[in-house]
Amino acid sequence: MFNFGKQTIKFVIGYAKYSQSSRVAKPLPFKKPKAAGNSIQHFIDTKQVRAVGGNGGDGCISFLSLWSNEFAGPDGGDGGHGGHVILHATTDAKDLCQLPTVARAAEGGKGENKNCHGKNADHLVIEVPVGTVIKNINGKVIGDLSKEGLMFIAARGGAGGKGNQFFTTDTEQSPVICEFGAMGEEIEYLVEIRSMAHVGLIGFPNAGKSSLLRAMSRARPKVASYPFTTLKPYLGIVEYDDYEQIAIADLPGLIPDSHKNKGLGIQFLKHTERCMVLLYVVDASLDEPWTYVETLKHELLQFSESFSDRPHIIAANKIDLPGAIENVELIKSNTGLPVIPVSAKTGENLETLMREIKIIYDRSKEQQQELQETDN
Ligand SMILES: Nc1nc2c(ncn2[C@@H]2O[C@H](COP(=O)(O)OP(=O)(O)OP(=O)(O)O)[C@@H](O)[C@H]2O)c(=O)[nH]1
Ligand SMILES: [Mg+2]
Repeated sequence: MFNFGKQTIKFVIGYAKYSQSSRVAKPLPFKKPKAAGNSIQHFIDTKQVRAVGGNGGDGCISFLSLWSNEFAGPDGGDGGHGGHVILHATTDAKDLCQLPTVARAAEGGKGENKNCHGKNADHLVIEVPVGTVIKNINGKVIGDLSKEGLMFIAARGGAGGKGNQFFTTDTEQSPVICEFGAMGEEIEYLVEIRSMAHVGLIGFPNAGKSSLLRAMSRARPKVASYPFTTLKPYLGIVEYDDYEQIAIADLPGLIPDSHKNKGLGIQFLKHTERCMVLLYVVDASLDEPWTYVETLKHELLQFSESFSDRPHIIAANKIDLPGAIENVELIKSNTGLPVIPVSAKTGENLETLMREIKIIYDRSKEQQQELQETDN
Protein backbone atom coordinates (compact mmCIF):
# COMPACT_ATOMS: atom_id res chain seq x y z
CA MET A 1 0.00 0.00 0.00
CA PHE A 2 2.70 2.45 0.99
CA ASN A 3 5.76 2.95 -1.08
CA PHE A 4 8.37 2.64 1.68
CA GLY A 5 12.00 3.09 0.76
CA LYS A 6 14.38 0.24 1.73
CA GLN A 7 15.79 2.20 4.61
CA THR A 8 12.41 3.08 6.09
CA ILE A 9 11.37 -0.58 6.27
CA LYS A 10 14.62 -1.43 8.04
CA PHE A 11 13.92 1.23 10.63
CA VAL A 12 10.40 -0.05 11.33
CA ILE A 13 11.68 -3.59 11.86
CA GLY A 14 14.43 -2.31 14.14
CA TYR A 15 11.90 -0.41 16.25
CA ALA A 16 9.68 -3.46 16.66
CA LYS A 17 12.65 -5.49 17.88
CA TYR A 18 13.54 -2.80 20.39
CA SER A 19 10.03 -2.55 21.83
CA GLN A 20 9.86 -6.33 22.32
CA SER A 21 13.07 -6.46 24.34
CA SER A 22 12.03 -3.42 26.45
CA ARG A 23 9.09 -5.35 27.89
CA VAL A 24 11.44 -6.87 30.46
CA ALA A 25 11.10 -4.80 33.63
CA LYS A 26 14.32 -3.26 34.87
CA PRO A 27 15.01 -1.69 38.25
CA LEU A 28 15.22 2.11 38.26
CA PRO A 29 18.80 3.39 37.93
CA PHE A 30 20.50 4.33 41.15
CA LYS A 31 20.31 8.07 41.71
CA LYS A 32 23.24 9.59 43.52
CA PRO A 33 21.99 11.82 46.36
CA LYS A 34 22.91 15.49 46.19
CA ALA A 35 25.80 16.61 48.38
CA ALA A 36 24.44 18.26 51.49
CA GLY A 37 27.75 19.79 52.54
CA ASN A 38 27.87 23.03 50.57
CA SER A 39 24.22 23.58 49.77
CA ILE A 40 23.96 26.68 51.99
CA GLN A 41 24.90 29.85 50.14
CA HIS A 42 26.05 32.66 52.35
CA PHE A 43 25.37 36.29 51.60
CA ILE A 44 28.77 37.78 50.71
CA ASP A 45 28.92 41.52 51.35
CA THR A 46 32.68 42.12 51.50
CA LYS A 47 35.49 40.62 49.51
CA GLN A 48 39.17 41.26 48.86
CA VAL A 49 39.83 40.95 45.16
CA ARG A 50 42.94 40.95 42.97
CA ALA A 51 42.07 42.27 39.52
CA VAL A 52 44.54 41.31 36.80
CA GLY A 53 44.19 42.83 33.32
CA GLY A 54 45.11 40.64 30.35
CA ASN A 55 48.57 41.03 28.82
CA GLY A 56 48.77 42.47 25.32
CA GLY A 57 49.76 40.07 22.54
CA ASP A 58 53.34 40.25 21.21
CA GLY A 59 54.09 41.80 17.83
CA CYS A 60 55.44 39.56 15.09
CA ILE A 61 58.67 39.62 13.07
CA SER A 62 58.06 38.38 9.59
CA PHE A 63 59.16 39.13 6.04
CA LEU A 64 56.97 38.58 3.03
CA SER A 65 58.33 36.53 0.18
CA LEU A 66 56.28 36.33 -3.02
CA TRP A 67 56.96 34.26 -6.13
CA SER A 68 57.51 37.48 -8.07
CA ASN A 69 59.23 39.38 -5.28
CA GLU A 70 61.36 37.35 -2.92
CA PHE A 71 62.04 40.32 -0.63
CA ALA A 72 58.62 41.99 -0.47
CA GLY A 73 59.35 43.65 2.87
CA PRO A 74 58.38 43.24 6.53
CA ASP A 75 54.82 42.06 7.24
CA GLY A 76 54.79 41.27 11.00
CA GLY A 77 51.40 42.30 12.45
CA ASP A 78 50.69 43.94 15.83
CA GLY A 79 49.54 42.00 18.86
CA GLY A 80 45.97 42.36 20.17
CA HIS A 81 45.13 44.29 23.33
CA GLY A 82 44.55 42.48 26.64
CA GLY A 83 41.08 42.59 28.26
CA HIS A 84 40.09 44.89 31.13
CA VAL A 85 38.51 43.69 34.35
CA ILE A 86 35.27 45.64 34.72
CA LEU A 87 32.75 45.70 37.58
CA HIS A 88 29.23 46.39 36.36
CA ALA A 89 26.42 47.40 38.74
CA THR A 90 23.16 45.60 38.14
CA THR A 91 20.02 44.93 40.14
CA ASP A 92 20.17 41.27 39.05
CA ALA A 93 23.14 40.58 41.30
CA LYS A 94 22.28 40.26 44.98
CA ASP A 95 25.70 39.77 46.52
CA LEU A 96 29.38 39.46 45.61
CA CYS A 97 29.30 35.71 44.97
CA GLN A 98 30.06 36.24 41.27
CA LEU A 99 33.22 38.15 42.12
CA PRO A 100 36.23 35.79 42.17
CA THR A 101 39.13 36.37 44.56
CA VAL A 102 41.43 36.70 41.55
CA ALA A 103 39.69 38.23 38.53
CA ARG A 104 41.94 37.67 35.53
CA ALA A 105 41.03 38.98 32.08
CA ALA A 106 42.06 37.21 28.86
CA GLU A 107 45.31 37.97 26.99
CA GLY A 108 45.45 39.56 23.55
CA GLY A 109 46.34 37.38 20.56
CA LYS A 110 49.82 37.46 19.00
CA GLY A 111 50.45 39.35 15.77
CA GLU A 112 50.85 37.17 12.67
CA ASN A 113 52.56 37.41 9.33
CA LYS A 114 50.86 39.11 6.36
CA ASN A 115 50.19 42.05 8.70
CA CYS A 116 47.54 40.15 10.63
CA HIS A 117 46.57 41.93 13.85
CA GLY A 118 46.25 39.66 16.90
CA LYS A 119 42.78 39.29 18.41
CA ASN A 120 41.80 41.91 20.98
CA ALA A 121 40.75 40.02 24.13
CA ASP A 122 37.20 40.33 25.45
CA HIS A 123 36.83 42.31 28.66
CA LEU A 124 35.99 40.41 31.80
CA VAL A 125 32.74 42.01 32.98
CA ILE A 126 31.67 40.96 36.49
CA GLU A 127 28.19 41.80 37.72
CA VAL A 128 27.95 43.27 41.20
CA PRO A 129 24.90 44.64 43.05
CA VAL A 130 23.92 48.30 42.88
CA GLY A 131 25.41 49.97 45.96
CA THR A 132 28.82 48.31 45.68
CA VAL A 133 31.69 50.40 46.96
CA ILE A 134 35.26 49.81 45.84
CA LYS A 135 38.11 50.71 48.16
CA ASN A 136 41.83 50.50 47.66
CA ILE A 137 43.88 48.33 49.95
CA ASN A 138 44.31 51.25 52.39
CA GLY A 139 40.55 51.54 52.80
CA LYS A 140 40.10 54.71 50.71
CA VAL A 141 36.92 54.74 48.62
CA ILE A 142 37.83 54.99 44.94
CA GLY A 143 34.66 53.80 43.25
CA ASP A 144 30.97 53.89 44.09
CA LEU A 145 28.54 51.99 41.88
CA SER A 146 25.41 53.63 43.26
CA LYS A 147 23.28 53.42 40.11
CA GLU A 148 22.27 50.63 37.78
CA GLY A 149 24.57 50.37 34.76
CA LEU A 150 27.59 52.15 36.28
CA MET A 151 30.92 50.48 35.60
CA PHE A 152 34.33 50.53 37.24
CA ILE A 153 37.49 49.49 35.40
CA ALA A 154 39.33 47.54 38.08
CA ALA A 155 42.38 46.66 35.94
CA ARG A 156 43.26 47.72 32.41
CA GLY A 157 44.60 45.22 29.95
CA GLY A 158 48.02 45.77 28.34
CA ALA A 159 48.32 47.22 24.84
CA GLY A 160 49.39 44.87 22.06
CA GLY A 161 53.02 45.05 20.89
CA LYS A 162 53.85 46.42 17.45
CA GLY A 163 55.04 44.05 14.75
CA ASN A 164 58.18 44.69 12.68
CA GLN A 165 56.13 46.22 9.86
CA PHE A 166 55.42 49.19 12.17
CA PHE A 167 59.15 49.95 12.48
CA THR A 168 59.82 50.27 8.78
CA THR A 169 61.32 53.65 7.94
CA ASP A 170 62.95 55.23 4.88
CA THR A 171 66.35 54.23 6.14
CA GLU A 172 65.41 50.88 7.72
CA GLN A 173 63.48 48.80 5.23
CA SER A 174 63.87 45.46 6.96
CA PRO A 175 63.65 45.95 10.76
CA VAL A 176 64.23 42.85 12.82
CA ILE A 177 62.54 44.26 15.89
CA CYS A 178 59.08 44.06 17.38
CA GLU A 179 57.49 44.85 20.74
CA PHE A 180 56.30 42.53 23.47
CA GLY A 181 52.71 43.10 24.53
CA ALA A 182 52.39 45.32 27.62
CA MET A 183 51.55 43.67 30.93
CA GLY A 184 48.02 44.12 32.25
CA GLU A 185 47.51 46.05 35.49
CA GLU A 186 47.34 44.10 38.72
CA ILE A 187 45.56 45.85 41.57
CA GLU A 188 44.05 44.71 44.86
CA TYR A 189 40.73 46.05 46.08
CA LEU A 190 38.36 45.73 48.98
CA VAL A 191 34.87 45.48 47.53
CA GLU A 192 31.82 45.82 49.75
CA ILE A 193 28.09 46.26 49.43
CA ARG A 194 26.32 49.11 51.12
CA SER A 195 22.68 48.27 50.92
CA MET A 196 20.42 50.96 49.65
CA ALA A 197 17.84 50.88 52.42
CA HIS A 198 15.95 54.11 53.08
CA VAL A 199 15.33 53.44 56.75
CA GLY A 200 17.62 51.64 59.20
CA LEU A 201 16.37 50.00 62.40
CA ILE A 202 18.86 50.61 65.18
CA GLY A 203 18.46 49.16 68.63
CA PHE A 204 19.70 46.94 71.39
CA PRO A 205 19.32 43.16 71.03
CA ASN A 206 15.78 41.98 71.84
CA ALA A 207 14.29 45.47 71.38
CA GLY A 208 11.99 44.05 68.73
CA LYS A 209 13.57 45.34 65.47
CA SER A 210 12.93 42.14 63.54
CA SER A 211 9.41 41.91 64.96
CA LEU A 212 8.74 45.48 63.78
CA LEU A 213 10.00 44.70 60.27
CA ARG A 214 7.82 41.58 60.16
CA ALA A 215 4.82 43.64 61.24
CA MET A 216 5.42 46.42 58.69
CA SER A 217 6.48 44.42 55.63
CA ARG A 218 6.36 40.96 54.11
CA ALA A 219 9.95 40.30 55.18
CA ARG A 220 10.33 37.37 57.56
CA PRO A 221 13.50 37.85 59.63
CA LYS A 222 13.94 35.44 62.50
CA VAL A 223 12.45 36.54 65.82
CA ALA A 224 13.41 34.96 69.13
CA SER A 225 13.64 35.93 72.77
CA TYR A 226 17.42 35.63 72.97
CA PRO A 227 19.84 38.44 72.08
CA PHE A 228 21.64 38.56 68.72
CA THR A 229 19.00 36.59 66.86
CA THR A 230 19.70 38.73 63.79
CA LEU A 231 23.27 38.20 62.65
CA LYS A 232 23.11 39.86 59.23
CA PRO A 233 21.21 42.82 57.83
CA TYR A 234 17.77 41.96 56.50
CA LEU A 235 15.78 44.09 54.05
CA GLY A 236 12.01 44.54 53.92
CA ILE A 237 9.91 46.72 51.62
CA VAL A 238 6.98 48.75 52.91
CA GLU A 239 4.48 49.73 50.21
CA TYR A 240 2.38 52.87 50.54
CA ASP A 241 -0.85 53.96 48.87
CA ASP A 242 0.97 56.35 46.54
CA TYR A 243 3.01 53.38 45.21
CA GLU A 244 6.08 54.63 47.02
CA GLN A 245 8.21 51.76 48.27
CA ILE A 246 10.45 52.28 51.24
CA ALA A 247 13.19 49.76 51.98
CA ILE A 248 13.76 49.14 55.68
CA ALA A 249 16.89 47.41 56.93
CA ASP A 250 16.76 45.29 60.08
CA LEU A 251 20.23 45.22 61.58
CA PRO A 252 21.93 43.19 64.28
CA GLY A 253 21.68 44.63 67.79
CA LEU A 254 24.13 47.19 69.15
CA ILE A 255 25.44 47.11 72.72
CA PRO A 256 27.69 49.46 74.72
CA ASP A 257 31.23 49.31 73.26
CA SER A 258 30.12 47.68 70.03
CA HIS A 259 32.70 49.92 68.37
CA LYS A 260 35.37 48.05 70.35
CA ASN A 261 34.13 44.89 68.66
CA LYS A 262 31.91 43.83 71.55
CA GLY A 263 28.86 41.83 70.53
CA LEU A 264 28.71 41.70 66.75
CA GLY A 265 30.81 44.84 66.32
CA ILE A 266 29.68 47.81 64.27
CA GLN A 267 30.90 46.87 60.79
CA PHE A 268 27.33 46.13 59.69
CA LEU A 269 26.58 49.84 60.18
CA LYS A 270 28.02 50.42 56.72
CA HIS A 271 24.59 49.31 55.52
CA THR A 272 23.02 52.30 57.26
CA GLU A 273 25.41 54.86 55.83
CA ARG A 274 22.99 55.53 52.99
CA CYS A 275 19.79 55.35 55.00
CA MET A 276 17.81 58.57 54.79
CA VAL A 277 16.11 57.97 58.13
CA LEU A 278 17.24 56.17 61.29
CA LEU A 279 14.62 54.53 63.47
CA TYR A 280 15.84 53.87 67.00
CA VAL A 281 13.91 50.93 68.44
CA VAL A 282 13.83 50.76 72.23
CA ASP A 283 12.09 48.36 74.54
CA ALA A 284 9.86 50.77 76.48
CA SER A 285 9.07 48.19 79.17
CA LEU A 286 12.63 48.31 80.53
CA ASP A 287 13.87 50.68 83.27
CA GLU A 288 15.07 54.07 82.04
CA PRO A 289 14.78 53.23 78.34
CA TRP A 290 16.04 56.68 77.25
CA THR A 291 19.58 55.75 78.35
CA TYR A 292 19.61 53.17 75.53
CA VAL A 293 19.04 55.91 72.97
CA GLU A 294 22.11 57.78 74.19
CA THR A 295 24.22 54.62 73.89
CA LEU A 296 22.92 53.93 70.39
CA LYS A 297 23.73 57.48 69.29
CA HIS A 298 27.22 57.21 70.75
CA GLU A 299 27.94 53.92 68.96
CA LEU A 300 26.70 55.33 65.63
CA LEU A 301 28.96 58.36 65.94
CA GLN A 302 31.91 56.05 66.62
CA PHE A 303 31.31 54.51 63.22
CA SER A 304 30.79 57.72 61.26
CA GLU A 305 30.32 61.42 62.01
CA SER A 306 27.84 61.58 59.14
CA PHE A 307 25.14 60.08 61.38
CA SER A 308 24.95 63.25 63.49
CA ASP A 309 22.73 65.13 61.03
CA ARG A 310 20.64 62.14 59.88
CA PRO A 311 16.88 62.49 60.56
CA HIS A 312 15.80 60.05 63.24
CA ILE A 313 12.81 59.07 65.33
CA ILE A 314 12.28 56.67 68.21
CA ALA A 315 9.90 53.73 68.19
CA ALA A 316 9.04 52.89 71.81
CA ASN A 317 8.23 49.22 71.33
CA LYS A 318 6.42 46.68 73.53
CA ILE A 319 3.80 49.12 74.84
CA ASP A 320 1.55 46.12 75.41
CA LEU A 321 3.73 45.22 78.42
CA PRO A 322 3.01 46.75 81.85
CA GLY A 323 4.81 50.00 82.69
CA ALA A 324 5.79 50.69 79.07
CA ILE A 325 3.22 53.35 78.24
CA GLU A 326 4.29 55.43 81.28
CA ASN A 327 7.85 55.42 80.00
CA VAL A 328 6.92 56.95 76.63
CA GLU A 329 6.56 60.50 77.96
CA LEU A 330 9.82 60.10 79.90
CA ILE A 331 11.68 59.04 76.76
CA LYS A 332 10.28 62.11 74.96
CA SER A 333 11.32 64.53 77.69
CA ASN A 334 14.76 62.99 78.20
CA THR A 335 15.80 62.73 74.55
CA GLY A 336 13.88 65.61 72.96
CA LEU A 337 13.16 63.40 69.94
CA PRO A 338 9.82 62.43 68.42
CA VAL A 339 8.69 59.17 70.05
CA ILE A 340 6.05 56.84 68.62
CA PRO A 341 4.71 54.22 71.00
CA VAL A 342 4.10 50.91 69.18
CA SER A 343 3.68 47.24 69.76
CA ALA A 344 5.10 44.97 67.12
CA LYS A 345 3.31 42.08 68.78
CA THR A 346 -0.26 43.45 68.80
CA GLY A 347 0.18 45.86 65.87
CA GLU A 348 -0.92 48.81 68.01
CA ASN A 349 -0.04 52.23 66.56
CA LEU A 350 1.93 50.67 63.69
CA GLU A 351 0.07 52.80 61.14
CA THR A 352 1.11 55.99 62.91
CA LEU A 353 4.72 54.81 62.86
CA MET A 354 4.59 54.01 59.15
CA ARG A 355 2.96 57.37 58.40
CA GLU A 356 5.62 59.16 60.42
CA ILE A 357 8.41 57.30 58.57
CA LYS A 358 6.86 58.34 55.26
CA ILE A 359 6.65 62.01 56.28
CA ILE A 360 10.33 62.14 57.31
CA TYR A 361 11.35 60.15 54.23
CA ASP A 362 9.47 62.52 51.90
CA ARG A 363 10.98 65.53 53.62
CA SER A 364 14.56 64.27 53.36
CA LYS A 365 13.98 63.25 49.74
CA GLU A 366 12.85 66.79 48.91
CA GLN A 367 15.90 68.19 50.70
CA GLN A 368 18.20 65.92 48.70
CA GLN A 369 16.56 66.98 45.43
CA GLU A 370 16.93 70.66 46.34
CA LEU A 371 20.59 70.07 47.15
CA GLN A 372 21.14 68.33 43.82
CA GLU A 373 19.44 71.21 41.96
CA THR A 374 21.62 73.82 43.69
CA ASP A 375 24.73 71.73 42.89
CA ASN A 376 23.78 71.70 39.22
N1 LIG B 1 5.32 41.74 74.34
C1 LIG B 1 5.98 42.07 73.26
N2 LIG B 1 7.03 41.34 72.88
C2 LIG B 1 7.69 41.72 71.76
C3 LIG B 1 7.31 42.83 70.97
N3 LIG B 1 8.18 42.96 69.94
C4 LIG B 1 9.05 41.95 70.04
N4 LIG B 1 8.78 41.20 71.13
C5 LIG B 1 9.50 40.01 71.59
O1 LIG B 1 10.84 40.39 71.87
C6 LIG B 1 11.72 39.33 71.57
C7 LIG B 1 12.84 39.83 70.65
O2 LIG B 1 12.28 40.22 69.43
P1 LIG B 1 13.17 40.40 68.10
O3 LIG B 1 12.28 40.99 67.08
O4 LIG B 1 13.86 39.13 67.78
O5 LIG B 1 14.22 41.45 68.62
P2 LIG B 1 15.48 42.05 67.84
O6 LIG B 1 15.60 43.46 68.22
O7 LIG B 1 15.35 41.75 66.39
O8 LIG B 1 16.66 41.22 68.48
P3 LIG B 1 18.08 40.85 67.88
O9 LIG B 1 17.86 40.30 66.50
O10 LIG B 1 18.63 39.85 68.79
O11 LIG B 1 18.89 42.11 67.86
C8 LIG B 1 10.89 38.25 70.91
O12 LIG B 1 10.61 37.27 71.88
C9 LIG B 1 9.61 38.94 70.53
O13 LIG B 1 8.50 38.09 70.55
C10 LIG B 1 6.16 43.58 71.42
O14 LIG B 1 5.74 44.59 70.84
N5 LIG B 1 5.56 43.15 72.54
MG1 LIG C 1 16.48 40.72 65.12
